[in-house]
Amino acid sequence: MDSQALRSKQDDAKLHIVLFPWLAFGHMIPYLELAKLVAQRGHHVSFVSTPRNIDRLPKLPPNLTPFISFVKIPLPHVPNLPENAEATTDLPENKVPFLKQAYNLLEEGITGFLDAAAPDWVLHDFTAYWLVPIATKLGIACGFLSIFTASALCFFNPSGQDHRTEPEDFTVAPKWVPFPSRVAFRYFEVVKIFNNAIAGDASGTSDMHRFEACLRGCDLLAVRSCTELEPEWLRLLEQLYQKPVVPVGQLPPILPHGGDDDEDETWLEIKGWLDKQAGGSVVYVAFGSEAKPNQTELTEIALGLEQSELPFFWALKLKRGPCDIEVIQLPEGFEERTKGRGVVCTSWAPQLKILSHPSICGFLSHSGWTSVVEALQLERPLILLTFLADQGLNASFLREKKMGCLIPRNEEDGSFTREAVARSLRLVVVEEGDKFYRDKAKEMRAVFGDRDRQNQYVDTLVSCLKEHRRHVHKAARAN
Ligand SMILES: C[C@@H]1O[C@H](OP(=O)(O)OP(=O)(O)OC[C@H]2O[C@@H](n3ccc(=O)[nH]c3=O)[C@H](O)[C@@H]2O)[C@H](O)[C@H](O)[C@H]1O
Repeated sequence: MDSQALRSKQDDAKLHIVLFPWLAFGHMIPYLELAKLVAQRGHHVSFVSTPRNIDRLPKLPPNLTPFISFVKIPLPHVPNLPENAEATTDLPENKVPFLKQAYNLLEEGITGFLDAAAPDWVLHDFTAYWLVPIATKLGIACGFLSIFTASALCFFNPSGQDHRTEPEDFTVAPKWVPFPSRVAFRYFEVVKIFNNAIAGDASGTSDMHRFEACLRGCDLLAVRSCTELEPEWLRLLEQLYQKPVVPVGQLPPILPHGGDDDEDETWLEIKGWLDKQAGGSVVYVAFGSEAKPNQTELTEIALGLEQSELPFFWALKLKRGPCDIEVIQLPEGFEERTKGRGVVCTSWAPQLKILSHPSICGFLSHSGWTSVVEALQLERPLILLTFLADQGLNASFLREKKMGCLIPRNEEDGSFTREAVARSLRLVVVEEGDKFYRDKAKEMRAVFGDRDRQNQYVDTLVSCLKEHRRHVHKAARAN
């Protein structure tokens, strides 16, 4: 077979790609969206996680099951990790470092799988910074699939010698950002995450180190982003790390359609209440799969919702797993006083179906990027209240792009008032004078909800993965 024929045969050969997300639903859900898009193109995907996480993922469309294999690797137990805790949603924030310790012990299981499966690529998350040398030794190309924005990734240190040592250093744009930007944490946001994310956590390392090791070690950086939203940050990322940076699109989930309602009792009950509300009248309130307000925050949010006099549906996390002993409760009489106008759901809420309902007029969100994507593909304007992780960077980016209204807070301690909550909600969803956020949300649907554009991003990613595979095969033949 001549080289031309061999090359076209290789090009047509389908890829086998392993996806290995961090143990958080805000990561696993977008990874699964990419798995579906790659599978739609006939390529095979092995989605690796722990048994309970895989069992809790949304069901696949039947036509994709031949292309996506779920690989369950039992999570090794480590001291202080609560029983059955396999995702960040299952345990209090202060125990997440033990989940990261256990995640590191998945190394043996995934190495064995990669050695046996010999895939073309493994695309991993920021927590698997230790995977690069293993994949390289096995001759498997390794990519960092970031569900964080390019603007958030640029915040990390390309040189590895971080001059930033104090929380204040993280409240301004880093010196390597050559254009004017206010993408940075607020002081209270840095203080909340400083130990785990920057100084180092119980697992012996810090998220900052994990990110920088991935950014420097990977063969290719695939970013859940798009040039329509942050071209300047994607270009900067490529300059900083001198490697291919491939935006994969925002990975908006396929929106539910009528037939999805039949068997889901929880959704049918929620839908029954939403159907009774006026169109475009209800504020959806949710802070992701991890964030849980403290008692003071919970009280101010609740009384702010009450003062706003707006209908609301609140997906409220009262506990992060069975071992969470920090009790928080709604203010005395709140549910009675708001009965009929508001609902509080303390179990897992079908967020995408709720956001898709025509009664929803806005989203009070924590700025978790997966929720941001889901809201903006549906033109839901954003009111933002951050809690942890990269949410502060996301919120400052959204403010800079005028895509979200941040509830005013004390910069030092992050405190806010019920009046500020009520005022921000009414400003965004009611005030005629300020349709700005509603108009912006309509404009952003074109960026976040354009499926043709999303498909183009995935086609480009697949071409890059094939191109790199050709180089690896050529190198292997040369040896
Ligand atoms: C990416 C990163 O990972 C984390 O994700 P987290 O779960 O907090 O929030 P989302 O990214 O919105 O992801 C949450 C995902 O869970 C879904 N969901 C959540 C709760 C519920 O009751 N029902 C649902 O369907 C929601 O629809 C979304 O798909 C951190 O925030 C981080 O800041 C964020 O940028």
